Amino acid sequence: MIRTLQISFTSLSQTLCRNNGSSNTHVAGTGVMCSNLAVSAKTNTHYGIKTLSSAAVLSTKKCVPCNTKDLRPMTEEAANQLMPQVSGWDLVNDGGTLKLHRSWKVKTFTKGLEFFQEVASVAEAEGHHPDLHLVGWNNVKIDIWTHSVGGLTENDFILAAKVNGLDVQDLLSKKLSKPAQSSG
Ligand SMILES: C[C@H](O)[C@H](O)[C@H]1CNC2=NC(N)=NC(=O)C2=N1
Repeated sequence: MIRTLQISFTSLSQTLCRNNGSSNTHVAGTGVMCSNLAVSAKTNTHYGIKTLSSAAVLSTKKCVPCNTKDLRPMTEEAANQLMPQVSGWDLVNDGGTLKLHRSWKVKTFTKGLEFFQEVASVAEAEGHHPDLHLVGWNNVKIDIWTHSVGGLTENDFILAAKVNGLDVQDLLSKKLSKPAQSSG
């Protein structure tokens, strides 16, 4: 029964996506992503079907092992195209190495370590690890890049999107941090 339902949902999505000229359809676990689908920016729905934002899709993905054959660093242009999916993060060029960078103010030194622990759990689950900095007792800075290729891969954006999805508001200083959760 479920299988039948799933097939009918997928074919429905493909029909809907074909109708607006989208080239391909990715039926995510809980939503429909049609590439080039013009969804209303506000409600993110199309023909009444709730679609996942591209940031949400990114955070549902899984990192690949960094020693995967043929893994190459992406171009700055490709990285810039992905930046809207990792709100709050900046693209930095550190001596020729592209990285994702974000900083937060935490309430206390120990809450900074708690923040690191939350990030570490995601990193260990993904087998992909950030560079963590806790400076001046309450300034958390995270850099993410793929060391094995000396630049950025999709892994880095997946990790950044997952960090954005962490519920760490209680660790952050109210007055001085940008909202931790991305809107996307
Ligand atoms: C074999 C395994 O993929 C490597 O040890 C992983 C571990 N975590 C990693 N994290 C990051 N950011 N870059 C890497 O190249 C990397 N390599």
